Amino acid sequence: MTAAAPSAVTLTDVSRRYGSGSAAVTALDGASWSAPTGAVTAVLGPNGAGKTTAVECAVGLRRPDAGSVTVLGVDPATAGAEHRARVGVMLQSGGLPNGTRPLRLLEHLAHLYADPADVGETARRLGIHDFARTTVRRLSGGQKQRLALAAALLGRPDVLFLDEPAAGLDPHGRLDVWDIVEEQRDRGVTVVVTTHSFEEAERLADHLVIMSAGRTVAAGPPAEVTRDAPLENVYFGLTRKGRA
Ligand SMILES: Nc1ncnc2c1ncn2[C@@H]1O[C@H](COP(=O)(O)OP(=O)(O)OP(=O)(O)O)[C@@H](O)[C@H]1O
Repeated sequence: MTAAAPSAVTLTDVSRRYGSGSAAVTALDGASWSAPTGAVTAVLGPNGAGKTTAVECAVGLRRPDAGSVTVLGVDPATAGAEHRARVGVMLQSGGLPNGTRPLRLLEHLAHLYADPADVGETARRLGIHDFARTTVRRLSGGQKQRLALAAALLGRPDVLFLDEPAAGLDPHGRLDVWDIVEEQRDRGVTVVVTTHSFEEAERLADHLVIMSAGRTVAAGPPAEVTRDAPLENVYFGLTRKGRA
């Protein structure tokens, strides 16, 4: 048996609610999972399971109400700029400034890092030159996603969080994303990908996490989680009863 790889990302008993009183929503309800260093971890779970909230806690955008999160050995909520430069993030909400053009934005972002990835090459890998003259406001959903992924890669991160990076992309775009995830992993980057795609999880994941209703219902190497059953079946078996 090989020793388990150390974890670059660890969530321990993390709880997080939104709102208060009768309107409160429990997004994370004691979730625990980790992402092994230099591997791809796929986080699956139904809509509202808490995947995005977990990622937002891991990148320091939200603080847990209870429990702890560690990324590269530190608490992301209080970590400084040096830590943040080591973490790349692509969120579903994008957060791209509307008035700018793709290459100008990437060049601006690249200046924020001491040793950025090459802007032209990153843009080429993601087909961004095809829409380089269009302002962000006018980009299609898939084009915005490609740009957001490029932005996440620019700092040559050690840990990369990708929240549904291939959702809504055309088949070429999906393949580009998968190739990039595999390239990053081959470079030793720890990649955490949230997804609704069994195909994506099966293709990419060295480690699987299944969440349901704010909790972790399965985690481990794919073979351990599925025990040779189709991932789909395992997923439905674990998450169906968690649904309203
Ligand atoms: N900013 C917010 N304010 C209030 N409730 C929120 C907020 N963000 C998320 N929630 C709620 O928290 C729960 C978990 O949401 P989250 O986005 O983390 O789930 P998810 O697993 O990423 O879902 P999806 O697959 O739909 O992206 C949901 O019930 C959601 O409605």
